[in-house]
Formats: sequence, C-alpha cells, structure tokens
Amino acid sequence: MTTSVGFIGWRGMVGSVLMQRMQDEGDFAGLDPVFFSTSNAGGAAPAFAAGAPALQDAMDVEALAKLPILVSCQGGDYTQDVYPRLRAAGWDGLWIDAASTLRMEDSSVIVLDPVNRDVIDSALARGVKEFIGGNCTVSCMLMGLGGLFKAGLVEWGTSMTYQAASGGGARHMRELLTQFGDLNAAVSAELADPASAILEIDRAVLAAQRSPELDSSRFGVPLAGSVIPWIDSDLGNGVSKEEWKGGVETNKILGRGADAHIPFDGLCVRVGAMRSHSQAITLKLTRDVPLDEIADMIGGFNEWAEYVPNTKDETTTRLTPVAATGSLQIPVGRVRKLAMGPEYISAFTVGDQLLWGAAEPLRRMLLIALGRL
Ligand SMILES: NC(=O)C1=CN([C@@H]2O[C@H](COP(=O)(O)OP(=O)(O)OC[C@H]3O[C@@H](n4cnc5c(N)ncnc54)[C@H](OP(=O)(O)O)[C@@H]3O)[C@@H](O)[C@H]2O)C=CC1
Ligand SMILES: N[C@@H](CC(=O)OP(=O)(O)O)C(=O)O
Repeated sequence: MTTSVGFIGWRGMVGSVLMQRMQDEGDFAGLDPVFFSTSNAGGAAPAFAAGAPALQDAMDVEALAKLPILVSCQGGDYTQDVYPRLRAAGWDGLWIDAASTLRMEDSSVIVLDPVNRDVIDSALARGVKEFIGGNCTVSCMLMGLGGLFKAGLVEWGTSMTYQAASGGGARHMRELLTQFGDLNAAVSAELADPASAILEIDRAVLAAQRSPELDSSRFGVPLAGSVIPWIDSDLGNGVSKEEWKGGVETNKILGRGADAHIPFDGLCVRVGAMRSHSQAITLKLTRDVPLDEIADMIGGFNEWAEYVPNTKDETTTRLTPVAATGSLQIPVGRVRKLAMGPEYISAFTVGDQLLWGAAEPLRRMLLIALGRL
C-alpha cells in the first residue's frame, strides 16, 4: 500500500537536501509524493518524482488537507500562517516541519531520534501530531556530545558557534559568494602583481566591504571577510533567539522538565563558511572523568559521532566545515581538560547543519511515522 505525503519547501536549502537524501536512500518507494509551491503552482513536479502530479498551491488549505502526512521545509512564516488554518479546517494529519515556529509548543516533539527515540515513540503512542526538527546547532551538538548528556555527566555547558551562511537559506549562500567575488574583483589587478603593496589591497577590500554597492541585502551587513555576532531576532534582553534556542531546545530534546534543566547558553556567530556549523563548547562535568572514558562515550554514542584525537594534524584535516560538509558524520575533537579544574572540558564539533541539523531528522521521522524505521 502506498501512502500519500505532501512536501512543501522541497526546493529550498533544507528541502533540496531532504529530497536528495530521500532519493539516495530509496525512500520514495511506496510513497505517493505530492509537491506544493508558494511560487509556481501548476508547474512541473520535480524530475526525480516521475508520475507525481503538477505542483499544487502551498497556500491552498483544502488541497493540503487531503494528505495524511505533510512535511514542510518552507519556513516559519509559512507555518505560522498555514498550520493553524489547516487544523481549524479539521485536518487531523501528521505535521513534520523544519521551522522553529512550533518547536516549543507543549503539543509538539522535537525530533532527533538517535538522541530521543523514546520521546518520539511515546508521543506517537499518545497521538501527538506535530514533529518538529530542532535548531541546527542544537541537533548537531547533541548528535556529537549526546553521550555525555545522556550519562548525566553535564552540570552545565556553553557553546560559542561559528555558523555557516547556508543557515540563512539558499539566497544567503548566493550573497556570500557574490560578496567574495566582488571583493576579489576590487583588487584582482593588484593580486595578480606580486609586487603590489598588501596595505593597498587591504584598503581597497575594506572600501569595497563598506561600499553601499556591495549586496548585503540578506545578511544586512557584509559577511565576506567578516563575522556577524548575532543570529536570528533580538529578544530584547541581550539574548539572540538563536542563543535562547540552545538552552530550551537542548533540554526539550533530552526530555528534561523545568526541575531538571541543564543550564546551556552561549553566543551565536555567523561566519563566512558556506555550509556546516561549528561550535566551541565548554562543559562543566558533574565529576572528574578520565579523557579516554570521555572519548569512548562520545564516539560510542551513535554511529555518526566521531571522536577526533586532539592533535594538530587530526584537527585541521577532520574538524572543519570543508571536511564535514556533505557527510552525516559528526566529528568531535579538541577535547581536553581546561585550566579551571578537572571537571571542565573543552570540545569543538562541526556538523553539516543541513543534514543532521535539518533534513535528516525529518527524513527519519517520516520513516518512523510510516513504520519503516
Ligand atoms: N538552512 C538551515 O541550515 C536550516 C533551516 N531550518 C529551517 O528550515 C526552513 C527552511 O529553511 P531553508 O531551506 O534554509 O530556506 P530557503 O530560503 O532555502 O527555502 C525556503 C523557500 O524559499 C523559496 N525560494 C525562493 N527563492 C528560492 C531560490 N532561489 N532557491 C530555493 N528556494 C527559493 C522556496 O519556496 P517555493 O518553492 O515555494 O518558491 C523554498 O521552499 C526554515 O524554517 C529554517 O528556519 C532548520 C534548520 C537548519
Ligand atoms: N538559524 C539557523 C538556521 C535555522 O534556520 O535555525 P532554526 O530552524 O532554529 O530557525 C542559522 O541561521 O544558522
């Protein structure tokens, strides 16, 4: 028997990675996919889905409500607008979503099954209908370091992130590349001349970065050759929404109620990496644990967490966005005891935030809902 599943947002950054993973894993077998669009209703369904009907209007609640399962990677504004109207129209199906809109609702579960399969299964048994992918940095962090959290070893943690342009979506990646190109073009003649003065090049690049001509419409300020230490909205108390998610989502995924919250906080920073989010983490452990035991707990937690020995060679070859992108593996390295005491450890982890940070938990949630995983 085939199941009809509606896909919204399938051509965006997260959606296209999800579509690729589903093709790679043969997940479309036994599915009748129906594709929706906010911009091209009536257009052709994607070529990989032979036989699928033409694109349907993603704003058409009646069309959406015909499907028993909907998977949305369209974004938070879309969820906020359409989801309540779907429920108001009496739709009783399963909603699987990448957006943050519903994550902290009591009615929803944040899905990251290698960490919280028990939470997902009990929610399904209770009739929960909202399964939401977690924030990318949180999901990648828990995929890598979840073994320490699950062992009850983390008293508190802090994470300083280095988040790639792709976290903003397809158009943000294009903007970063365009900026790199424009900056290069501003000094290409001088670069070609080994005798040209580096300070002249530096001045010309800075002038191009500060020029209103440089397209910064997506990020708001230049990212190429710079960093932006604020991600997502301003909560008005000095905390960015991205930073707030780190604490609340970590605890919700782990199923820890208010009385058992693990304090987790830090600063979130956008950097000019294309894809894959990195984070430097400090953990205060509940007791002094030898480093080799910590390494075993990290690497043994799931088949994707990968302990990277704390040497310069291993770190620089395996622990970068360039090394991690496109892979489901989550390398965790730079693990050492800090000068503050034997219970304080550092770690650095990188994860392809479009895989474990976004598409993969949704793909697996769909398989769980279909009884295939
Ligand atoms: N990017 C990330 O790392 C993560 C994102 N998320 C969440 O996932 C949701 C979707 O994010 P993301 O995929 O990054 O968003 P995108 O901006 O890449 O895509 C969202 C939608 O934008 C429309 N769109 C307009 N122009 C383009 C274009 N040139 N190329 C592709 N799509 C275009 C598409 O809708 P249409 O086809 O209808 O026109 C698409 O579905 C958001 O809620 C986000 O917060 C969650 C975790 C990580
Ligand atoms: N905010 C993240 C990506 C993202 O979309 O996260 P969330 O799904 O929590 O809004 C970033 O920009 O890197």
